[in-house]
Amino acid sequence: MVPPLVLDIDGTLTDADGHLDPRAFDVLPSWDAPVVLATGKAFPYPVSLCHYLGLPETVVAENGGVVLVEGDVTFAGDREAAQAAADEFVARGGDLGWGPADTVNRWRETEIAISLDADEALLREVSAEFDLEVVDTGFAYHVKSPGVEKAVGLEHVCDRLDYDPADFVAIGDSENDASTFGVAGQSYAVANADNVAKAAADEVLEDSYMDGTLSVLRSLQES
Ligand SMILES: O=C(O)COP(=O)(O)O
Ligand SMILES: [Mg+2]
Repeated sequence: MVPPLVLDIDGTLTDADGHLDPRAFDVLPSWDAPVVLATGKAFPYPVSLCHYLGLPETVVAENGGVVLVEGDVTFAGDREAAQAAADEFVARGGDLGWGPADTVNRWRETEIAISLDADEALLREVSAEFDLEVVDTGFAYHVKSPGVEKAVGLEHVCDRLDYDPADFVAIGDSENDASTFGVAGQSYAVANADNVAKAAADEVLEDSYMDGTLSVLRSLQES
């Protein structure tokens, strides 16, 4: 019996550019236990990925801000405060960095994401004035409400699916995965992970990106 999984997306199921590794399709659709996609991406992204993988839509999006399980959506986090902080950041000369269409934030409901090209010091200064925190995922800065975490979302999923977070194997790559690593029964940081994720994980993998993730999934299938 394979264990349930809680998987980060960017840096964990992707390559360094954030492109999905097609080997996800070799292993996840037939995984014989719940698979929770837990990501900093806006809600539609993990929902789409579940759809195209043929998995039930069990999703923790926006770093825990949006949770979808068994057809019910719940929200946490103050999008208006994050928007106000982003507006103030722009008013002081900052640039969110996504261009006019801003598909990164267009459907984002509980926080705001900003390009890594942005002025980090200014962003942190403004966010602190709004009592918000900045999380660096290695793919974007996220301005979010404190206390909104992937692990809180996973706990909600577990309540609904009648699992315990300790039943789960977690794999991730950045500081927004540390909370999940703290509640999962077994946690792995891929080799490309940041220092926060590496310190929080039970094990740091030898391989990066999907090579690392697949090494765990294959060994779980064999055990
Ligand atoms: O959206 C991001 O910045 C990172 O997303 P991730 O949590 O799937 O790595
Ligand atoms: Mg990641």
